[in-house]
Amino acid sequence: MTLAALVASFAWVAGWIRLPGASPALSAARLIDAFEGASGRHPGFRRNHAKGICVSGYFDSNGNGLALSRASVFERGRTPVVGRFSAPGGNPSEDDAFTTVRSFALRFTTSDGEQWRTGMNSAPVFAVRTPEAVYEQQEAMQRDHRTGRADPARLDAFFARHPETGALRNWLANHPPSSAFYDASYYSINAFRFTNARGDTRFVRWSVVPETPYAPSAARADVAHDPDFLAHGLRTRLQKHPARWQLMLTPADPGDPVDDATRAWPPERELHRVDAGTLVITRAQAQIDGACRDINFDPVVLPTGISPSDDPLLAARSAAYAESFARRTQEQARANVR
Ligand code: HEM
Repeated sequence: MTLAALVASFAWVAGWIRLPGASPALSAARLIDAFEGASGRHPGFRRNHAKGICVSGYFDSNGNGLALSRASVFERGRTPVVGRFSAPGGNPSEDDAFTTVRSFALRFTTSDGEQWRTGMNSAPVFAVRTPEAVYEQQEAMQRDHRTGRADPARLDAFFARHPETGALRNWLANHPPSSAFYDASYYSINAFRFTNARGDTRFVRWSVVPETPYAPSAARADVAHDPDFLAHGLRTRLQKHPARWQLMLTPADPGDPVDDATRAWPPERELHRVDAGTLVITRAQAQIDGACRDINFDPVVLPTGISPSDDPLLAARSAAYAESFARRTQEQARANVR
């Protein structure tokens, strides 16, 4: 991570920077308050993606990624990973049948001490382009104190004000949720700047593509009666075999949007994607005491050779995850001294 990006994200966390166009100043604390308003407060849990399961394994790099980035994780060899599968939303007891998106966070730690942290979703685009719109969306999802539910009319009005949300909604309408955590593809969505050893720079979005063929969740018999079928399915699968994905790096062409997470790149870009190696997940652990619990999968913690793009979501994600991390770890600490 560059020093400038680090300083900018810390400044944003502290609420020192007024976001362009946001009035009054949108701070990480206000954003996280809005997430709490939409999902209720669940002390000790992540304020978004609250329900999840820790995993670990390794990445076997084949060396091809070095064409795009000089990051040591792309040198041929093995790097350990700690990760977490989850679903968006702040309710840690949500029934898996109600979740349409799956998520996968990873932390790669190379032997030279560098880290690459990423949080990916199973849809290739995000609902909105800016942190202000994320805030507005959470406001539209605030629960009514009497009914305990959001008002669908407020959400419809939000969608009408934000036609860019149509890309994600269309994608979801045409791609039923996967039957498992291990048969989904996951996407970085945000673009990042990759620099190789020659100093060549390209913008890249990455994805992980599963070895297990995708099947829709409707194909599973246990979905209807097991609200935790995703975690249970993963544990059962890992008792038999590890789960594998290929890590794909897709470079942008000049003119492709690299600061707008609502816009996909043309499908032809996938013809030039680089297969950087195999991600293997071998073990799952409950999040209450697993290795992922105290990790903040901050997407701007990046190794030398990868840096953030100008996508406005990235600095906001970094700041909001830090605020969520601070709240949940303080609550855990208080619970432990009681
Ligand atoms: C401004 C936009 C966003 C905000 C405010 C936001 C907010 C959050 C928060 C508060 C958390 C919990 C962090 C923690 O306590 O550790 C979280 C987790 C997560 N977010 Fe976001 N998010 C945003 C955009 C995105 C995007 C674009 C993606 C997909 C590329 C994404 C994927 C994830 C994933 C996978 C996790 C779970 C990480 C884990 O397992 O710890 N988020 N998000």
